[in-house]
Amino acid sequence: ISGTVVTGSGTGVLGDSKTFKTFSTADGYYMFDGTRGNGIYTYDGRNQTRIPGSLWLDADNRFNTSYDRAAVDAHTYAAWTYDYFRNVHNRNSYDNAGAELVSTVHYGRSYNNAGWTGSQMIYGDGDGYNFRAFSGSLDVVAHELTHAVTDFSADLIYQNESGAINESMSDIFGTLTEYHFNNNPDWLMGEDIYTPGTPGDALRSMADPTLAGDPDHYSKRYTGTQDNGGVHINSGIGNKMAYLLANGGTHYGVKVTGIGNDKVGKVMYRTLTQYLTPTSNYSHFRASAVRAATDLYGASSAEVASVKQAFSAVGVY
Ligand SMILES: O=C(NO)[C@]12CC[C@H](CC1)C2
Ligand SMILES: [Ca+2]
Ligand SMILES: [Ca+2]
Ligand SMILES: [Zn+2]
Repeated sequence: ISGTVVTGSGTGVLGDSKTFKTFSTADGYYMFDGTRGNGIYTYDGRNQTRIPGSLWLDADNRFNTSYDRAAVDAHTYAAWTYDYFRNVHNRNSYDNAGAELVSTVHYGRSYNNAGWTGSQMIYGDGDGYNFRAFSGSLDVVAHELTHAVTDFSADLIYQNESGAINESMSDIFGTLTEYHFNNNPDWLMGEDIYTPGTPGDALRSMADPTLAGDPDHYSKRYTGTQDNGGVHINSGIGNKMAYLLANGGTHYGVKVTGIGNDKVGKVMYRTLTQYLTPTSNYSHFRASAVRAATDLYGASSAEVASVKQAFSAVGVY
């Protein structure tokens, strides 16, 4: 259909105001952003599980009803995450060829999860107690889109150690995106949508994975079969490593000199897109990160030394 790119405005899940690109047509205003890659499309799942559902259409380009909120954030945060990978890592969408970013909100009924289906993002509304609408958290949106980046690069198999690294990469870039936009940034995951009645808690902490019962050292890794072999559990090892690499600290007696968020982003992005493979384990993750840091900063650089320290601090060699 023919139309023009315009700017819409609305209210997000947390009640905050934001603007985003929409498409003005004879039918009304669609949540289609034609300014990024091959487009960003946000759909209404209408509390069913048929995807993608119907492209979000609004009569007046103002998105301020409670039902609109999940769509406002899915659409806006998809654009912000697109901008993060484009402007910071020179990657044009998850396939580096401008792939359309498709999101469905109001997926299912009180669905307490979000995900990357292999071709689009889906966001549940949450049950209102354990979670609220999942697109309301920038780190979650960037977490999901990073799964797509991973699938189109290292393609880490989603089980056991490769799956834990897959998950950790999503938490790492979810957090780095949150810092990039200075969106109440922290090293917590999902704090904006987790237990709306309880302030200050989160789904996971990268600074201290043990708060969620996850390991912060390789010697404490989960070796069972739950959670695809602990992909959301052993991600704590990579998360703690990244936290230490960015911020520094002493962990189990090992001192790490921090290199800052931006350099962690560069090292992790190069590790993910140039060196990791589908079957990489944590030991190969260390070797890959050392190679990436060596490429970027030189073999005798402080950055390479810090990468080695960070992996040693979580018991990975
Ligand atoms: O880790 C995840 N998926 O692999 C989460 C769990 C809560 C947020 C939505 C989906 C992140
Ligand atoms: Ca409206
Ligand atoms: Ca966060
Ligand atoms: Zn994930």
